[in-house]
Amino acid sequence: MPALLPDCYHFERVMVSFEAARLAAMALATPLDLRDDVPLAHARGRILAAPIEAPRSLPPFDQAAMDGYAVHIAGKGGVPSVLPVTGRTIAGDPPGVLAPGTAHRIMTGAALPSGADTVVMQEHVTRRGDLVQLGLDLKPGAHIRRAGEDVTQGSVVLDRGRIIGWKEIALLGALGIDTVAVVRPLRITVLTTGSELHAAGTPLPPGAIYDSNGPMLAALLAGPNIDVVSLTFSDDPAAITRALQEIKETADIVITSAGMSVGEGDHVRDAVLRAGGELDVVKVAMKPGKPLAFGKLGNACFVGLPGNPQAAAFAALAFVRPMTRVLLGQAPVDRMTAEMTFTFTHKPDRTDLLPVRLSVERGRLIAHRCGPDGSHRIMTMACADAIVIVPNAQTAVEAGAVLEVLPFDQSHSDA
Ligand SMILES: Nc1nc2c(c(=O)[nH]1)N[C@H]1C(S)=C(S)[C@@H](COP(=O)(O)OP(=O)(O)OC[C@H]3O[C@@H](n4cnc5c(N)ncnc54)[C@H](O)[C@@H]3O)O[C@H]1N2
Ligand code: MOO
Repeated sequence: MPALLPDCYHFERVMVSFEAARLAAMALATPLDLRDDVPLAHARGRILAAPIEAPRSLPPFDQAAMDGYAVHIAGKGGVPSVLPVTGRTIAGDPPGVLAPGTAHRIMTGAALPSGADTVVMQEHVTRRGDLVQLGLDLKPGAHIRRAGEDVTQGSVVLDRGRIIGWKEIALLGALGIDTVAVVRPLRITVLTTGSELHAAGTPLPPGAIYDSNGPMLAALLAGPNIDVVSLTFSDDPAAITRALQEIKETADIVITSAGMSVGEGDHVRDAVLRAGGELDVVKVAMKPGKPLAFGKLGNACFVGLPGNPQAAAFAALAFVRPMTRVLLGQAPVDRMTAEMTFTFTHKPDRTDLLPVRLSVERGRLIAHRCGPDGSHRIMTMACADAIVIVPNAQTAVEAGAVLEVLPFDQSHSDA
């Protein structure tokens, strides 16, 4: 989609479909490919910037899986049932040697002595002084963890793009890796605009409101791989333009909230153009969130969100979250669907995003409508945990219809 030029700019006429806007948002984002080296202790939640090849095998050596006695029984048609105990290895000792015709005391995790091929559990023997009497049903090769049976040296154990969680930390720790190359955190600057906005904790003059979009967007987007800086400006075009000029030098994504509509205090799209940016999308056929813009501001991606809280949040979920995944080099999240429990009709040629509560019933994901309607309503949003996307082609939704849902939290896949 070519960038719109300022001199052919008709904000009120240029409207794209929700799906076209989704594609345009993704096309704006290209993977950052910048990395940091972090100690393993600080790697939780970060994204691997390069695949990990095992520097050693796991287990690193043949070892006992049980406390007992190491013996050699292969090819002998059985061993004498009573053997002298001639050696002892506990976990951490260097590997010993099994003297022929003897048993070697061994503990779980200890290196198998050379010459041994079986570990007999101590519960299955009778110990008398320096002699041990073995039971009858000996299983050759039993109770040995073989070197490399879990991980082979040189194999790729974790792919690039993997989020490092507790199990990845276990694997890296076992391999002795203390520093990992991870993707550099994404830098998002959220600029809330509006002369009515005041910060929580400060006195509120008549006609003013507290800024909830700033804290909301920071909380919605920030994570182990995303740093968010929040700023607030009144509806002052020159100040917003100057701020955008500065922010574009340091941010990977610049997000504005409000000032996107046609009111006299709505200056954000003009400010983006004056700050040297270009806009690919200026209006989307969706509700809420119609006054929405995307484009480039220097090297940064620009997203102009509408001011109404539901419109800002839902557009951030639908467009900004997927963009952050592309920038961080992560695969897109598979689209999820749920079964509707309500009926709904809307205007043709418009996509609706509805707040819903999800539940799992008899193994199926079910979406329950949350209300009352109104993109200014924060309480309705607070009662929901997902949005359902009612596509423009579907003017009437019947109960039982299966539609795409975007959960507010994606803990299994979040960057
Ligand atoms: N004549 C028209 N008026 C409006 C249209 C339209 O097409 N024609 N669109 C409506 C829709 S839809 C939306 S959404 C809003 C979007 O407006 P803006 O992006 O210009 O935002 P504002 O007008 O500045 O604010 C809208 C609303 O949101 C509140 N707000 C703004 N910032 C915050 C914040 N940080 N925290 C909490 N609440 C915020 C603001 O006070 C307003 O109530 O325009 C409609 N109007
Ligand atoms: O985005 Mo506005 O809030 O569609 O209603």
